[in-house]
Amino acid sequence: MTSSTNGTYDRRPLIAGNWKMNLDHVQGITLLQKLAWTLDDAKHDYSRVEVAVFPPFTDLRGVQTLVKGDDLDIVYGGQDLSPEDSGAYTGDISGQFLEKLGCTYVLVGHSERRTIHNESDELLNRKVQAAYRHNLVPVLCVGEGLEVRQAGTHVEHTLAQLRQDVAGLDPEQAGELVVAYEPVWAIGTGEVAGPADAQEMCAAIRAELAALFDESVAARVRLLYGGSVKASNAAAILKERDVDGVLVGGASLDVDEFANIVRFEHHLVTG
Ligand SMILES: O=C[C@H](O)COP(=O)(O)O
Repeated sequence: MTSSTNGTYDRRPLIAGNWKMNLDHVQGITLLQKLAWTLDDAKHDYSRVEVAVFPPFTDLRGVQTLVKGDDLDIVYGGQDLSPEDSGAYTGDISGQFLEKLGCTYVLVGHSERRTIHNESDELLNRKVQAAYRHNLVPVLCVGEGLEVRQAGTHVEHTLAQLRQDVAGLDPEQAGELVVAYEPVWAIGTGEVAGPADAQEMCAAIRAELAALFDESVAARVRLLYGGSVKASNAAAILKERDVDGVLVGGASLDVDEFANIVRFEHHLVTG
């Protein structure tokens, strides 16, 4: 499979479901339990393809209990974190709380945080640093809006976000990073960037990481595509050389659809 290896480093594909502000803690547990059963029935090999979910904060304790209790291989993360560790920050969630809840990952800079909450790259850089302080792997989201895409400056725009958001990381930290390219015009719209668009940007991100850090860092970082991913288009996107996974919004709320995305290798063989 082209997306899982570059010859030296094995980049295990990551299929991540971002539930956004959907599913209360009861619904979240029900969906996760069904997902685990569906993948078990399909004999999913988690060592080949990693599966992560990003539930709302209020679901995380239940998710932790289920994952631990049933010894699931599914991992999970928060949808955001505070740049601070503790204090008078009403409504914010510290990375140390996410770590305590067993989170592996945390989303940083999702376009809905950048646009609805006006999060700046300076703030996102502090959130990336906070994630590492608490042993969380940041899934850093970058990408352009429609106007930028139409102006043809999408690569430059996205790399500028990346540079600011990862400033100050050491190579070891940078090598663990996951970067999700999410063209804002393709999120929740049904519009999907083509596999070639996803590859163009992921290759540019990898080259930028090589320039900022070194080739071995760039070769280790997993790059995801996000934006209207479904079972019907996932395999073609994941076949691209520099695309190592997908960040799925809407389709992650449908167990069968999401399980079919997780099993994209099967579609590559049979589809
Ligand atoms: O985090 C996920 C992305 O925003 C994509 O969402 P979507 O699959 O609903 O377009």
